Amino acid sequence: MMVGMGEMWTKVGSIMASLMFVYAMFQQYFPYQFRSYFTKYSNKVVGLVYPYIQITFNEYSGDRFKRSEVFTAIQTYLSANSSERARRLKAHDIKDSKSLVLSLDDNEEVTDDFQGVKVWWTSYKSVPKNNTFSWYPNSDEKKYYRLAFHRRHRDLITSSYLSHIVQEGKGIEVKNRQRKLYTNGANENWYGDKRTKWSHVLFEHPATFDTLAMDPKKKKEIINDLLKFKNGKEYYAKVGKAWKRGYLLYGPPGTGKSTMISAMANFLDYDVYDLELTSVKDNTELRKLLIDTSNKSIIVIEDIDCSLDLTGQRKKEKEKKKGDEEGKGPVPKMAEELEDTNKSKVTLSGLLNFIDGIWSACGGERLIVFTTNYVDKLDPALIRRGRMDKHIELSYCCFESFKVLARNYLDVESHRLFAEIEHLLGETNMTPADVAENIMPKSDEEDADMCLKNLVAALEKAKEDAKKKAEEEAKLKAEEEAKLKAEEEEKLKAEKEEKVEKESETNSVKENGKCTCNGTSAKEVKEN
Ligand SMILES: Nc1ncnc2c1ncn2[C@@H]1O[C@H](COP(=O)(O)OP(=O)(O)OP(=O)(O)O)[C@@H](O)[C@H]1O
Repeated sequence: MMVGMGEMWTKVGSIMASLMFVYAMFQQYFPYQFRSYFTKYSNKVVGLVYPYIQITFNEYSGDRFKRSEVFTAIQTYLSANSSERARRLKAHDIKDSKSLVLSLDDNEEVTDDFQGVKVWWTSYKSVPKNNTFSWYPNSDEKKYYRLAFHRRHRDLITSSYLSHIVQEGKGIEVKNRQRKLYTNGANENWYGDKRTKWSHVLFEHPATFDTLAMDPKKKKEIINDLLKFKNGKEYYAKVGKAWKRGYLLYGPPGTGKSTMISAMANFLDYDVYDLELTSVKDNTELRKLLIDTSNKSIIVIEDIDCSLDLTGQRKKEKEKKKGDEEGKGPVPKMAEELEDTNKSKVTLSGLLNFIDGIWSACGGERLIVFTTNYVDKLDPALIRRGRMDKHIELSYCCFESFKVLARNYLDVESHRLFAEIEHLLGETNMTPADVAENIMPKSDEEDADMCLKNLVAALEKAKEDAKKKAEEEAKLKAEEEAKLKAEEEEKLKAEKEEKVEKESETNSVKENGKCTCNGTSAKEVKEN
């Protein structure tokens, strides 16, 4: 028996070797055109006797920049359902790195059952021949899944099985979803994939609307607005608007603009794309970045006034026009401006297109958020309603905001010092960031009472400082005004003197004139 098996394996081995030899000769010596004909007709012949149908699902199909959602859903579905049967698996960590998911390794096959029908799934990865070894995935790699099934089940598979997998896969994705924080500002693309300029880390900011310190009425209004947006798919379709909304957050530094974005992302369960405009080469790259963002996301441009000299560009254009009109040519650029232009060629119109041009509708459910400390510096075109639909001012800490911070940091709902703090907050400007810093216990010995006393002291000091500053400013202003007044008086005096001098000169000329009319000068008249 053992001898029989041995012989059989030897025969199988030699058949395989002969087939491989024939295949190698075929690859080497058959001209390319013949080879494609051969493949085509051999597939037809095989089709007559081979009753299986194959469907391929590429990772990137059609759109070179966008990963196929079907591919991702299949990957998730197979990871969840078929990984027990596969022999070669890949492990990934999910949900705070606390659990692992297993997925099919490359070039591995598994089977699946659907309503008693058996199908085969194989994962493939094709690497280009000139690929150099690297630990990172190559952008030219092609990954795909191939599904094979008997042709008599064609209808069942194409009509029911495929939609079943996509639905299941998407359901599991939602359950396992880890939100991500993307940036285009990283020097190196962490995953070495040239298809996208975005790199990401897990988004784990803990801010929520509960912990955000702001006027409760304003907060409620924002929450309602976000909810309306999130559930507004049909509404946006009905009114013929792209499913997106612009928010402008403005206010002094430390008033919670970034914190609010995190709270929004956590509330809506969206990814965050932190767009660093100064790293974007030009408008085309900006458009590519936009196309490459996913649905259910917040695209953030922080400190929009500093990101690009957008208002300046418009001003420069105006200046150029003015210069041209006056025949002087464009106004010369400052060195700083020239440097700016070298860094990024994104223009105001490029940015406006990004927000509401035709490309901005290439996906749905996106919030675009701008933040700025100086709302007056922005070009009105950039923030007009329709582009930035909701303008939210984040301001200095009010008493309501303080109560949220006291609850967050000290677990205190009321305290004897609250009245004093309310009074001081009414008189002094202090950002929530500073209030939070003052009431945060610095050691285990510091209790709520001590922390609140610290805040009272800080507020009193801030009040005193503000008073001194105001007095100094008033003094400076008075000095400036006095100086201006003195200068004005000096000027008036000088003008008066000049006038008197001119008048006396004119009079003397007149006198001279009178006397010279009969040929005798005034001097001569006097002498005579
Ligand atoms: N409204 C707020 N509610 C809760 N915490 C806040 C609030 N504002 C500020 N903070 C605290 O202060 C820190 C700084 O706030 P944040 O970065 O959100 O301010 P910002 O307005 O975005 O500032 P910048 O304009 O400098 O970027 C935060 O980490 C947070 O702890």
